Amino acid sequence: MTALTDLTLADMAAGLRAREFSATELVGAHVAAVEGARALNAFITETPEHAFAAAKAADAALAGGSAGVLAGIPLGIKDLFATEGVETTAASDMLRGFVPRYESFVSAKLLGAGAAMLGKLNLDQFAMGSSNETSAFGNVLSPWRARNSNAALTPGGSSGGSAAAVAARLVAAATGTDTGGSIRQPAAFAGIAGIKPTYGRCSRWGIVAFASSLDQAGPMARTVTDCALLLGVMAGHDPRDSTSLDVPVPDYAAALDGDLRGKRIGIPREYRMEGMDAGLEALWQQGADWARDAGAEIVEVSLPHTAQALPTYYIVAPAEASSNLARYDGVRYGLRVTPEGGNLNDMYAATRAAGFGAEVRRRIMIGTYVLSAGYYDAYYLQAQKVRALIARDFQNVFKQCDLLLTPTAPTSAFALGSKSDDPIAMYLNDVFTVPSSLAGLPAMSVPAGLDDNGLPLGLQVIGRPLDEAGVLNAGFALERAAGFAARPDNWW
Ligand SMILES: NC(=O)C[C@H](N)C(=O)O
Repeated sequence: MTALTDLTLADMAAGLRAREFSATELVGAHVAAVEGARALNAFITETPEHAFAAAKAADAALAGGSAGVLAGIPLGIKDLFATEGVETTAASDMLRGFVPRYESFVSAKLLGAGAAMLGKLNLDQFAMGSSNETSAFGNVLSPWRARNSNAALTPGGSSGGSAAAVAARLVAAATGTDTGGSIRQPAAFAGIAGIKPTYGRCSRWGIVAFASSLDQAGPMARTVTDCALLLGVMAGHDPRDSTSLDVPVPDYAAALDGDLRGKRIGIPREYRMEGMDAGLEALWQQGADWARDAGAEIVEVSLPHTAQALPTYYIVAPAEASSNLARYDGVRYGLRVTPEGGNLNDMYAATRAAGFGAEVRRRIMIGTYVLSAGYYDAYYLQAQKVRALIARDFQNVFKQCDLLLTPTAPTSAFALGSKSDDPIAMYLNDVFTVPSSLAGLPAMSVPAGLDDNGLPLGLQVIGRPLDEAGVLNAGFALERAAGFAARPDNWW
């Protein structure tokens, strides 16, 4: 029999309803898996007592026929979502010990549907990073190892704990957030699926803010169907987030059939970057062939401002971060450092110097610089204009096609430490993910194959605003054709 931890979320839900196992058994198997995999450092806080309490409630609800969609499903929550009564750190010393008195909209929806929270997952500090190495709680290890080397690999970031926990089967699925690729790049590195919905689809209420015009929550799971099930629960209007969209949420999972007839899928020429790994380029082509086999028409398209997306993102995101992170002043949240004999300003400075990690400080400085008088016009305003051009590129392209297909990240998972001293090399991870972030579009990563060293590679599908259903269905078709069955070894 398949181990309980190997089941997909959809199969767990079906097995629970068929009384093949109880929610308490299901949660117990996952709690044991979490304990056995602490070497991965995927969790910042484990909450087995919460999970078992939810399992007990789920078993009662299942017996009484009143169970929610996610009753008894073991989930991990990225430690950027405020969870009532459970420490929420954003992986920063600044918030160490912060226990929110409220639950984020998204985690409240998941828990309200019966999910069992196993704990809070590690991430890059304040979601700034692509490797999980900026966490104040130590890096996460990828559960994958390359065939040709024993080097420890990063799980990607910033939702690296989420990706590692899902890939290592410690949870059925996890929440992620994505500002410039934080769901999609780690999903690609870990051989799992993840979707960043349209900006506004999921409420940001109760999510620690990084760059408010870009931040979006989304699900990460081992299959596209599981992502669809979760997104259906996470999405929805919330008046407490002024950018939350008041539009109906379709039944994403029910609509999945992998039939792409009548769909035109664009291959953006500018994403074919110089020096792209031959294996990745071949997989991209393969993905186009799979989509064609599923009935789609493939067309070559152009997004002329693609090359400007990365520099634009790395102005806009730090600018917003510098503003959002001004609230960590030692007065209201978490850490407070009071130098002896110092005044209020000394307290601010000492707190912020001690509480923020190096990458966060870098972004605050860049953000403050590009917003400062004299530089605002040259950098921030200019970046906003270029952002509008990038969004216009997508509007034009979606007159010629319904969806876009690209690689998710330029490489497979890289070795720990190999890019941590080189911010530009780290930022380059986001080259294929930031354009759709800047345009606010839904985009997902689907595990599509392995590179020469046996490491996962993902393909990205980008859609029109609010067309998560179309993105998921194309992802479903690719997933089915790819038949991705590789899994990380239990080497940790
Ligand atoms: N937050 C994200 O989406 C990750 C991105 N690499 C960043 O550091 O900004």
